[in-house]
Amino acid sequence: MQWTQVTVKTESEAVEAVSFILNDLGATGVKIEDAKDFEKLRPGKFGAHGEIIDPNDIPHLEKGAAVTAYYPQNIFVPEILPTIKQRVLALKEFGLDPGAGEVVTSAVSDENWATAWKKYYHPVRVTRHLTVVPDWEEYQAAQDDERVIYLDPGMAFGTGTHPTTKLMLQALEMTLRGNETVLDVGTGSGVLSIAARLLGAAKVNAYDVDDVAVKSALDNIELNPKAQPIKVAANDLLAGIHEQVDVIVANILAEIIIPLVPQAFENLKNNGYFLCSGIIADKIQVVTEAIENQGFVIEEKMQIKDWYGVIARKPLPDE
Ligand SMILES: C[S@@+](CC[C@H](N)C(=O)[O-])C[C@H]1O[C@@H](n2cnc3c(N)ncnc32)[C@H](O)[C@@H]1O
Repeated sequence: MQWTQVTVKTESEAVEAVSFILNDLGATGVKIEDAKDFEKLRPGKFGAHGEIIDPNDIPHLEKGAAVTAYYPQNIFVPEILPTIKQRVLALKEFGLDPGAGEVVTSAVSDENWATAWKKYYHPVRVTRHLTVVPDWEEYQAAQDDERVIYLDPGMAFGTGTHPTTKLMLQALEMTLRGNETVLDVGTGSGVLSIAARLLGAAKVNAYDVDDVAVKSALDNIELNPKAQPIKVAANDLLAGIHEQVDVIVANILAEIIIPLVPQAFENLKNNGYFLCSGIIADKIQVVTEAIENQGFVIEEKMQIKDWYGVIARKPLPDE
Protein backbone atom coordinates (compact mmCIF):
# COMPACT_ATOMS: atom_id res chain seq x y z
CA MET A 1 0.00 0.00 0.00
CA GLN A 2 1.20 3.46 -0.82
CA TRP A 3 1.05 6.41 1.52
CA THR A 4 1.33 10.10 0.96
CA GLN A 5 3.35 12.02 3.50
CA VAL A 6 2.33 15.58 4.36
CA THR A 7 4.61 17.74 6.51
CA VAL A 8 3.47 21.02 8.06
CA LYS A 9 6.31 23.30 9.16
CA THR A 10 5.15 25.10 12.26
CA GLU A 11 6.13 26.25 15.79
CA SER A 12 6.35 24.22 19.02
CA GLU A 13 3.24 25.77 20.54
CA ALA A 14 1.09 24.68 17.56
CA VAL A 15 2.18 21.03 17.20
CA GLU A 16 -0.81 19.57 19.07
CA ALA A 17 -3.32 21.65 17.15
CA VAL A 18 -1.67 20.90 13.79
CA SER A 19 -1.64 17.17 14.66
CA PHE A 20 -5.35 17.39 15.42
CA ILE A 21 -6.08 19.03 12.04
CA LEU A 22 -4.06 16.43 10.13
CA ASN A 23 -5.73 13.55 11.97
CA ASP A 24 -9.16 15.12 11.53
CA LEU A 25 -8.63 15.09 7.75
CA GLY A 26 -7.97 11.35 7.76
CA ALA A 27 -4.28 10.85 8.63
CA THR A 28 -3.52 7.43 10.01
CA GLY A 29 -0.70 8.72 12.18
CA VAL A 30 1.50 11.74 12.84
CA LYS A 31 5.17 12.23 13.66
CA ILE A 32 6.30 15.34 15.55
CA GLU A 33 9.78 16.84 15.28
CA ASP A 34 10.40 19.77 17.59
CA ALA A 35 13.67 21.72 17.93
CA LYS A 36 12.76 22.35 21.60
CA ASP A 37 12.99 18.60 22.33
CA PHE A 38 16.61 18.61 21.16
CA GLU A 39 17.49 21.65 23.24
CA LYS A 40 16.80 19.46 26.31
CA LEU A 41 19.43 16.93 25.21
CA ARG A 42 22.88 17.87 26.44
CA PRO A 43 26.04 16.41 24.91
CA GLY A 44 27.49 13.68 27.13
CA LYS A 45 24.14 12.32 28.35
CA PHE A 46 23.78 8.53 28.41
CA GLY A 47 21.20 6.87 26.19
CA ALA A 48 19.00 3.86 27.06
CA HIS A 49 21.77 1.44 26.09
CA GLY A 50 24.57 3.24 27.91
CA GLU A 51 25.77 5.01 24.80
CA ILE A 52 26.91 8.60 25.02
CA ILE A 53 24.47 10.85 23.18
CA ASP A 54 25.66 13.72 21.10
CA PRO A 55 22.47 15.46 19.93
CA ASN A 56 24.36 16.87 17.00
CA ASP A 57 24.66 13.34 15.60
CA ILE A 58 20.87 12.93 15.55
CA PRO A 59 19.09 14.48 12.58
CA HIS A 60 16.95 17.23 14.06
CA LEU A 61 15.39 20.59 13.38
CA GLU A 62 17.52 23.60 14.27
CA LYS A 63 14.43 25.68 14.97
CA GLY A 64 10.66 25.45 14.92
CA ALA A 65 8.72 22.21 14.60
CA ALA A 66 7.37 19.94 11.90
CA VAL A 67 4.34 17.66 12.03
CA THR A 68 4.27 14.87 9.46
CA ALA A 69 1.10 12.96 8.70
CA TYR A 70 0.57 9.84 6.62
CA TYR A 71 -2.47 9.49 4.38
CA PRO A 72 -3.67 6.21 2.86
CA GLN A 73 -4.40 5.88 -0.85
CA ASN A 74 -8.16 6.45 -0.56
CA ILE A 75 -7.50 10.05 0.52
CA PHE A 76 -6.54 12.20 -2.44
CA VAL A 77 -4.06 14.54 -0.79
CA PRO A 78 -4.01 17.40 -3.37
CA GLU A 79 -7.68 17.79 -2.62
CA ILE A 80 -7.23 18.31 1.13
CA LEU A 81 -4.11 20.51 0.91
CA PRO A 82 -6.04 23.81 0.63
CA THR A 83 -8.06 22.86 3.74
CA ILE A 84 -4.90 21.94 5.66
CA LYS A 85 -3.25 25.28 4.80
CA GLN A 86 -6.40 27.24 5.64
CA ARG A 87 -6.97 25.52 9.01
CA VAL A 88 -3.31 25.75 10.04
CA LEU A 89 -3.13 29.49 9.31
CA ALA A 90 -6.48 29.99 11.10
CA LEU A 91 -4.82 28.81 14.36
CA LYS A 92 -3.72 32.46 14.80
CA GLU A 93 -7.35 33.24 15.63
CA PHE A 94 -7.00 30.89 18.63
CA GLY A 95 -3.87 32.68 19.85
CA LEU A 96 -1.45 30.01 18.55
CA ASP A 97 1.52 30.85 16.36
CA PRO A 98 1.44 28.38 13.45
CA GLY A 99 4.74 29.76 12.11
CA ALA A 100 5.05 29.72 8.33
CA GLY A 101 2.43 26.98 8.11
CA GLU A 102 4.25 25.73 5.03
CA VAL A 103 2.89 22.40 3.77
CA VAL A 104 5.16 19.92 1.96
CA THR A 105 4.08 16.61 0.47
CA SER A 106 6.39 13.74 -0.34
CA ALA A 107 6.56 9.93 -0.34
CA VAL A 108 4.64 9.93 -3.61
CA SER A 109 6.97 12.40 -5.27
CA ASP A 110 5.79 14.62 -8.11
CA GLU A 111 8.00 12.70 -10.48
CA ASN A 112 6.64 9.32 -9.40
CA TRP A 113 3.06 10.50 -9.54
CA ALA A 114 3.58 12.12 -12.93
CA THR A 115 4.76 8.87 -14.48
CA ALA A 116 3.61 5.99 -12.26
CA TRP A 117 -0.11 6.43 -12.85
CA LYS A 118 0.36 6.49 -16.63
CA LYS A 119 0.99 2.73 -16.55
CA TYR A 120 -2.51 2.13 -15.22
CA TYR A 121 -4.30 4.77 -17.26
CA HIS A 122 -5.95 3.51 -20.43
CA PRO A 123 -9.12 4.45 -22.35
CA VAL A 124 -12.15 3.96 -20.10
CA ARG A 125 -15.81 4.09 -21.07
CA VAL A 126 -16.91 5.92 -17.95
CA THR A 127 -20.61 6.35 -18.77
CA ARG A 128 -22.98 5.39 -21.60
CA HIS A 129 -21.78 8.31 -23.73
CA LEU A 130 -18.45 9.40 -22.25
CA THR A 131 -15.06 7.76 -22.74
CA VAL A 132 -11.88 9.16 -21.23
CA VAL A 133 -8.76 8.57 -23.30
CA PRO A 134 -5.19 9.38 -22.25
CA ASP A 135 -3.76 11.83 -24.71
CA TRP A 136 -0.92 9.47 -25.63
CA GLU A 137 -3.24 6.57 -26.66
CA GLU A 138 -4.88 5.91 -30.03
CA TYR A 139 -8.63 5.37 -29.69
CA GLN A 140 -11.48 4.75 -32.09
CA ALA A 141 -15.01 5.44 -30.78
CA ALA A 142 -17.15 2.32 -30.93
CA GLN A 143 -20.49 4.13 -31.43
CA ASP A 144 -21.54 7.31 -33.21
CA ASP A 145 -22.90 8.82 -30.01
CA GLU A 146 -19.80 8.09 -27.95
CA ARG A 147 -18.02 11.30 -26.84
CA VAL A 148 -14.29 11.06 -26.30
CA ILE A 149 -12.51 13.21 -23.70
CA TYR A 150 -8.74 13.38 -24.27
CA LEU A 151 -6.82 14.01 -21.06
CA ASP A 152 -3.35 14.42 -19.68
CA PRO A 153 -4.20 15.33 -16.10
CA GLY A 154 -0.56 15.59 -15.00
CA MET A 155 -0.54 16.80 -11.40
CA ALA A 156 -4.19 17.88 -11.31
CA PHE A 157 -6.98 15.66 -10.04
CA GLY A 158 -9.36 14.21 -12.60
CA THR A 159 -8.35 11.24 -14.73
CA GLY A 160 -12.08 10.61 -15.05
CA THR A 161 -11.85 7.24 -13.37
CA HIS A 162 -12.06 8.21 -9.68
CA PRO A 163 -15.50 7.35 -8.26
CA THR A 164 -16.18 11.00 -7.38
CA THR A 165 -15.48 12.15 -10.95
CA LYS A 166 -17.47 9.27 -12.36
CA LEU A 167 -20.47 10.24 -10.22
CA MET A 168 -20.39 13.76 -11.65
CA LEU A 169 -19.92 12.54 -15.23
CA GLN A 170 -23.02 10.39 -14.72
CA ALA A 171 -24.88 13.31 -13.15
CA LEU A 172 -24.00 15.59 -16.09
CA GLU A 173 -25.17 12.92 -18.53
CA MET A 174 -28.46 12.59 -16.63
CA THR A 175 -29.05 16.34 -16.40
CA LEU A 176 -27.86 18.00 -19.59
CA ARG A 177 -30.19 18.14 -22.60
CA GLY A 178 -28.38 20.73 -24.71
CA ASN A 179 -27.66 24.49 -24.73
CA GLU A 180 -27.22 24.86 -20.96
CA THR A 181 -24.90 27.31 -19.19
CA VAL A 182 -22.65 25.51 -16.68
CA LEU A 183 -20.23 26.44 -13.89
CA ASP A 184 -17.63 23.82 -12.92
CA VAL A 185 -16.27 24.55 -9.44
CA GLY A 186 -12.94 22.84 -8.59
CA THR A 187 -12.29 21.89 -12.18
CA GLY A 188 -8.95 20.07 -11.60
CA SER A 189 -7.99 18.58 -14.96
CA GLY A 190 -11.07 20.19 -16.54
CA VAL A 191 -12.67 16.79 -17.15
CA LEU A 192 -16.19 17.79 -16.08
CA SER A 193 -16.15 21.00 -18.12
CA ILE A 194 -15.01 19.14 -21.23
CA ALA A 195 -17.70 16.51 -20.65
CA ALA A 196 -20.37 19.19 -20.20
CA ARG A 197 -19.50 20.79 -23.54
CA LEU A 198 -19.38 17.42 -25.33
CA LEU A 199 -22.82 16.62 -23.87
CA GLY A 200 -24.22 19.78 -25.42
CA ALA A 201 -23.75 22.60 -22.89
CA ALA A 202 -23.53 25.92 -24.73
CA LYS A 203 -21.30 27.79 -22.29
CA VAL A 204 -19.02 26.47 -19.53
CA ASN A 205 -16.95 28.46 -17.05
CA ALA A 206 -14.47 26.49 -14.93
CA TYR A 207 -12.84 27.59 -11.66
CA ASP A 208 -10.15 26.21 -9.39
CA VAL A 209 -8.31 27.66 -6.40
CA ASP A 210 -5.09 25.91 -7.46
CA ASP A 211 -3.00 27.45 -10.25
CA VAL A 212 -1.65 23.99 -11.21
CA ALA A 213 -5.22 22.86 -11.87
CA VAL A 214 -6.04 26.00 -13.89
CA LYS A 215 -3.05 25.34 -16.15
CA SER A 216 -3.91 21.64 -16.43
CA ALA A 217 -7.53 22.42 -17.35
CA LEU A 218 -6.40 24.89 -20.04
CA ASP A 219 -3.97 22.31 -21.47
CA ASN A 220 -6.66 19.63 -21.56
CA ILE A 221 -9.16 21.95 -23.23
CA GLU A 222 -6.51 22.45 -25.93
CA LEU A 223 -6.54 18.68 -26.45
CA ASN A 224 -10.31 18.71 -27.02
CA PRO A 225 -11.23 21.09 -29.88
CA LYS A 226 -14.85 19.89 -29.87
CA ALA A 227 -15.22 21.15 -26.29
CA GLN A 228 -13.86 24.62 -26.97
CA PRO A 229 -14.36 27.31 -25.90
CA ILE A 230 -14.35 26.88 -22.11
CA LYS A 231 -13.33 29.77 -19.87
CA VAL A 232 -11.00 28.80 -16.98
CA ALA A 233 -10.02 31.06 -14.09
CA ALA A 234 -8.50 30.87 -10.63
CA ASN A 235 -11.21 31.46 -8.04
CA ASP A 236 -12.13 30.41 -4.52
CA LEU A 237 -15.43 28.56 -5.02
CA LEU A 238 -17.91 31.09 -6.51
CA ALA A 239 -16.72 34.09 -4.49
CA GLY A 240 -17.43 37.23 -6.52
CA ILE A 241 -19.27 35.29 -9.26
CA HIS A 242 -22.82 36.51 -9.93
CA GLU A 243 -24.45 34.66 -12.81
CA GLN A 244 -27.70 32.87 -13.51
CA VAL A 245 -26.81 29.48 -14.96
CA ASP A 246 -28.60 26.20 -15.62
CA VAL A 247 -26.13 23.77 -13.97
CA ILE A 248 -23.40 24.00 -11.33
CA VAL A 249 -21.15 20.98 -10.87
CA ALA A 250 -18.60 20.51 -8.09
CA ASN A 251 -16.54 17.51 -7.09
CA ILE A 252 -14.87 18.78 -3.91
CA LEU A 253 -14.73 17.59 -0.30
CA ALA A 254 -17.85 17.84 1.86
CA GLU A 255 -16.26 20.54 4.03
CA ILE A 256 -15.82 22.69 0.93
CA ILE A 257 -19.20 21.87 -0.61
CA ILE A 258 -21.04 23.23 2.43
CA PRO A 259 -19.89 26.87 1.98
CA LEU A 260 -20.53 26.46 -1.77
CA VAL A 261 -24.23 25.59 -1.26
CA PRO A 262 -25.52 29.19 -0.77
CA GLN A 263 -23.28 30.46 -3.58
CA ALA A 264 -24.65 27.75 -5.89
CA PHE A 265 -28.25 28.63 -4.98
CA GLU A 266 -27.59 32.31 -5.73
CA ASN A 267 -25.98 31.56 -9.12
CA LEU A 268 -28.62 29.12 -10.38
CA LYS A 269 -31.75 29.87 -12.36
CA ASN A 270 -34.99 28.46 -11.00
CA ASN A 271 -35.20 24.79 -12.02
CA GLY A 272 -31.37 24.77 -12.34
CA TYR A 273 -29.33 21.85 -11.08
CA PHE A 274 -26.60 21.67 -8.44
CA LEU A 275 -24.53 18.49 -8.88
CA CYS A 276 -21.96 17.67 -6.21
CA SER A 277 -19.73 14.80 -5.12
CA GLY A 278 -16.58 14.15 -3.15
CA ILE A 279 -18.72 13.17 -0.17
CA ILE A 280 -17.87 10.22 2.06
CA ALA A 281 -20.52 8.24 3.99
CA ASP A 282 -19.86 10.11 7.26
CA LYS A 283 -20.59 13.44 5.61
CA ILE A 284 -23.54 12.68 3.32
CA GLN A 285 -26.14 13.61 5.94
CA VAL A 286 -24.62 16.96 6.84
CA VAL A 287 -24.22 17.86 3.15
CA THR A 288 -27.78 16.87 2.19
CA GLU A 289 -29.11 18.82 5.21
CA ALA A 290 -27.19 21.91 4.08
CA ILE A 291 -28.55 21.49 0.54
CA GLU A 292 -32.16 21.05 1.68
CA ASN A 293 -31.97 23.84 4.28
CA GLN A 294 -30.86 26.15 1.49
CA GLY A 295 -34.12 25.42 -0.36
CA PHE A 296 -32.93 22.88 -2.94
CA VAL A 297 -34.93 19.73 -3.73
CA ILE A 298 -32.76 16.61 -3.74
CA GLU A 299 -33.66 14.59 -6.82
CA GLU A 300 -31.04 11.82 -6.62
CA LYS A 301 -28.46 10.52 -4.21
CA MET A 302 -25.83 8.46 -6.00
CA GLN A 303 -23.14 6.16 -4.65
CA ILE A 304 -20.03 4.43 -6.02
CA LYS A 305 -18.01 2.46 -3.49
CA ASP A 306 -17.55 4.74 -0.43
CA TRP A 307 -18.35 7.94 -2.29
CA TYR A 308 -21.64 9.82 -2.65
CA GLY A 309 -22.96 12.32 -5.16
CA VAL A 310 -26.10 14.46 -5.11
CA ILE A 311 -28.32 15.90 -7.83
CA ALA A 312 -30.26 18.82 -6.37
CA ARG A 313 -32.67 21.21 -8.11
CA LYS A 314 -33.52 24.80 -7.31
CA PRO A 315 -37.34 24.74 -7.24
CA LEU A 316 -39.64 27.08 -9.16
CA PRO A 317 -41.07 29.86 -6.94
CA ASP A 318 -44.57 28.32 -7.01
CA GLU A 319 -43.48 24.77 -6.23
C1 LIG B 1 -11.49 16.24 -6.36
S1 LIG B 1 -10.80 17.46 -7.38
C2 LIG B 1 -12.00 17.43 -8.71
C3 LIG B 1 -11.38 17.59 -10.07
C4 LIG B 1 -12.36 17.37 -11.23
N1 LIG B 1 -13.42 18.36 -11.22
C5 LIG B 1 -12.95 15.99 -11.16
O1 LIG B 1 -14.16 15.88 -10.91
O2 LIG B 1 -12.24 15.01 -11.36
C6 LIG B 1 -11.21 18.93 -6.49
C7 LIG B 1 -10.64 20.20 -7.07
O3 LIG B 1 -11.18 21.28 -6.32
C8 LIG B 1 -10.21 22.26 -6.15
N2 LIG B 1 -10.57 23.08 -4.98
C9 LIG B 1 -10.41 22.79 -3.68
N3 LIG B 1 -10.87 23.82 -2.92
C10 LIG B 1 -11.34 24.77 -3.77
C11 LIG B 1 -11.95 26.06 -3.60
N4 LIG B 1 -12.14 26.56 -2.39
N5 LIG B 1 -12.29 26.75 -4.71
C12 LIG B 1 -12.08 26.24 -5.95
N6 LIG B 1 -11.51 25.03 -6.17
C13 LIG B 1 -11.16 24.30 -5.10
C14 LIG B 1 -8.92 21.47 -5.99
O4 LIG B 1 -7.79 22.29 -6.31
C15 LIG B 1 -9.13 20.33 -6.98
O5 LIG B 1 -8.60 20.62 -8.25
